[in-house]
Amino acid sequence: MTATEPAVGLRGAALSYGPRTLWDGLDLDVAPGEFLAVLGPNGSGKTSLLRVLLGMQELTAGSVRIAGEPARRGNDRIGYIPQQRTLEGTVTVRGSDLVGFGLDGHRWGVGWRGRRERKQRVDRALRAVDAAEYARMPLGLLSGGEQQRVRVAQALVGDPAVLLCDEPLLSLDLAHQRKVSSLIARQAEEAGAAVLFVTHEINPVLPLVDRVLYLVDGRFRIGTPDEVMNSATLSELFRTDVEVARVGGRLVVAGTDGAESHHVHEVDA
Ligand SMILES: Nc1ncnc2c1ncn2[C@@H]1O[C@H](COP(=O)(O)OP(=O)(O)OP(=O)(O)O)[C@@H](O)[C@H]1O
Repeated sequence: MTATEPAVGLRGAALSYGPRTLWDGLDLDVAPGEFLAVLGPNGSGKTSLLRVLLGMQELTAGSVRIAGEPARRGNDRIGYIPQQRTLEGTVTVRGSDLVGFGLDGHRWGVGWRGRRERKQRVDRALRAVDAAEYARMPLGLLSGGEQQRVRVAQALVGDPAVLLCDEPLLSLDLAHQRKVSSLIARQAEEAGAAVLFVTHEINPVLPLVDRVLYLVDGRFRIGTPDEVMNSATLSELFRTDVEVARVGGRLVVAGTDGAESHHVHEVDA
């Protein structure tokens, strides 16, 4: 990747499932170090966008590049925090194993020195999310939020150039929401990662957000939070009257007929 190359580049990108178009004509460059919030109602195609970047889903039209190369599966430049799904109690993979998968494809697995360095990195990543004690525990025995912290460690352990986060704060308590948000922000600010952060609730990360991609029913808007998160733009996007107010530095969105009711459900009160 050169200095001028975007970390993520979509050109004329479209994704349809059968007759249903999730989005079309999407041109988006995400620069190294940029934090992009991806918003939109259920089913608007936010997770599908991340799957395209992961090389798990083909575009219907257009192109996608990651750090200057076509998107492909198993790209070790990408860290991915998937949408939370609680693992069954029968899952016996240990915390340190799951985090170690985040380094697969890297050179740390080779030789005793590599193995020692690999273990150090895994331990450091687990400590960063207060999950050191889960290193040897079967993941199925951990709570949803504890599992989530291990997934965050997995996504960050490989020092990714692109960090894809699918509702990463969902099951975390307030202290861990803050911790995980700041780890993600640090990966952007200090390591220059491009962050795509899918969320139903922008407020906990609003201070970190450079731009917003808002998807609604095949339409979308891209811009700074002020450019997108205002009554005129969201009313046009939702094709109904939407009121956006700033209250004490927080955004309150009303009038999207329940589709976006999450905006008034404050998780970071
Ligand atoms: N492989 C597939 N084949 C057909 N339809 C699919 C496929 N994957 C996703 N969809 C549909 O595409 C739509 C968008 O799904 P996606 O998971 O991207 O939405 P989302 O914006 O992430 O939603 P949510 O907020 O509920 O997580 C959904 O209606 C889903 O059923």
